[in-house]
Amino acid sequence: MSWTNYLQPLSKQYHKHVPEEYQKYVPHLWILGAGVIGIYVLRGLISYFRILREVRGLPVKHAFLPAYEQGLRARVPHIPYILPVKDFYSRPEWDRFEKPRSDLLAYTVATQNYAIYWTANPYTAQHVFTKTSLFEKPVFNARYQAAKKFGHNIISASDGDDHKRHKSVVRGCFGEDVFRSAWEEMDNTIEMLLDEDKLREGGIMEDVGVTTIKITYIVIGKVGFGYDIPWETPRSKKGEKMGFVESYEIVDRTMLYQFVLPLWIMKILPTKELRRMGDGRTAFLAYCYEMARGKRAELTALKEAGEKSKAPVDLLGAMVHAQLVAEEEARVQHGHDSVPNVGLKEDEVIGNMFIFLLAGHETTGHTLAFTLAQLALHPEWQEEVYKEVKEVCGDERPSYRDVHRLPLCLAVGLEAMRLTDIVRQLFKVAKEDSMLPYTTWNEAGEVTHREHFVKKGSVVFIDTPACQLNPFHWKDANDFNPRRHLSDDVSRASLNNAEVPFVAFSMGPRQCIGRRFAEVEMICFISIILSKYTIHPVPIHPGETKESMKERMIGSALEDVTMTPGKFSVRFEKRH
Ligand code: HEM
Repeated sequence: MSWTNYLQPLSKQYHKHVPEEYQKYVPHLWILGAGVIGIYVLRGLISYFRILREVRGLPVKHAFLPAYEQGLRARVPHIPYILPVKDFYSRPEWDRFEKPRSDLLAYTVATQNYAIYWTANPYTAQHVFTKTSLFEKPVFNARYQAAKKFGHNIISASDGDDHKRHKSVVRGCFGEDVFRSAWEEMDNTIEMLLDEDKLREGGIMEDVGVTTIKITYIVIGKVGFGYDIPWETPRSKKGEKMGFVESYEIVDRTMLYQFVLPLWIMKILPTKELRRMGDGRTAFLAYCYEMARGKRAELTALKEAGEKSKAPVDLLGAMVHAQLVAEEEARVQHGHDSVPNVGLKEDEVIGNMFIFLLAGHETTGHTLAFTLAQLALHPEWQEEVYKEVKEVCGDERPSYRDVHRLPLCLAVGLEAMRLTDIVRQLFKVAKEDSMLPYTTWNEAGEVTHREHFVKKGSVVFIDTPACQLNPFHWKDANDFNPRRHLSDDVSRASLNNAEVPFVAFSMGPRQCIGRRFAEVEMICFISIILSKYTIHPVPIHPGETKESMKERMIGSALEDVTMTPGKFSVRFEKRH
């Protein structure tokens, strides 16, 4: 009897509808199907055992599905071995490294055919960020692809030539004039805040996180696009053309939907509010193109009239200007008249503007909220900052000329970021096999430096919050001590007494290009507010302890696109 005969009963049972003359082939199809599945499972198993071998020697956790996506991991239930989110995410963040006594952890995920590593060592992070021959940004990842929705941009650009091309133009946006403009707009927006929130004579700032986002959103609106953004967004009536400010507000408010939904889906969505997302996007893009073309025409006309064009002080203008400069330089270099194919295409200019909106205000807004929370909980640091501002500015209002002379104001913002990291999950892919440095320690806290062999194709996650709270590198890591960011400070703690890499803005060629912009906003906000007011927590019941307030104001923050503060208020008290 042929071996396929054994399968005949199966075929008869399940394939009654197959014509009689083909019935004899059915067993072969069963075998083919089972073979394909078998090969798939076998390949999976071989790859799984290969990964197990690769991660040997490290504390390892196993998962069936990837349970690490930022924003999701804080929200979905922990299902052991299937979706073990708690293995990938702990609060306090250092805990998951503390228990296995290693600042490098390994993960196997059954549905992914590469090893995954997670580091909480700021020096390993620095190594991964800066060794560009060994590690690269995984721009194929969904989050970077989604960021292309409004045009290819610096964040979605691949390492190397593509990124250099974007950076050569985007860099031109962050000059001294733009920083000065960022300061001035922040200063104006503080005035707006004091009037609109009725804080001028002191009072309660409700829902701090929402308010600080509004502040930085207004600043980036003016410095980014040259628009005066009012405190309350004007709404167009039915049939009226939507204004820039309204479209800008809609795109900003619905950012996650903008990322995941194509325009045609938005247009057919069943509710009016959802359809407005699509209208907002269409209008916003149309305004951006109109503005970019207008700027280009204006700057070209100036040049043709023989007037020396100065870089504009808004980011869009500065980017168009930088693009024209890149084209001019290429013309000089290549000696021909046609517009050379250099710098950015028009849709890439718009894509980068969208990125400034995306990356440029939520991050800074949330940082300011956590800064206000820390200051309210640490009045002694408010006095230190006040002393610094008085020494530098006397009775004058702090201004951009003081920006380099207020280091403690900046340090306060950086320390709030260190304790509540904002962009929490950065990762790179290994381009080559290499050794990854890490440390382990024993019960007595004695440290051993080690290296782990990492294969090409592995993914290394930088756990930025855990790096910033690593007690082997930051002395009294959980204490709020802004002075540790000052170069002359002796309380800075590291294993080798050197400056600890600060990873909150990333490092290396892909580090945050808007860092100084954000820092200028922070220095301006902190110096002006603290020179006029003292900040106080608002207890939710009489006698609420400091610990409870800290938990409510800082511990309640939730991961979203960035670390988002929970709802809390602070009280402004006017200084006399
Ligand atoms: C506290 C505020 C901020 C924080 C914590 C922050 C953090 C970061 C981080 C961690 C990255 C690396 C992202 C990655 O590799 O996936 C990044 C990149 C970037 N940031 Fe920021 N950022 C801040 C403010 C800003 C501002 C104000 C702007 C612009 C106005 C900006 C523009 C950008 C851009 C364009 C990149 C991409 C750089 C590149 O790939 O070359 N950021 N930022």
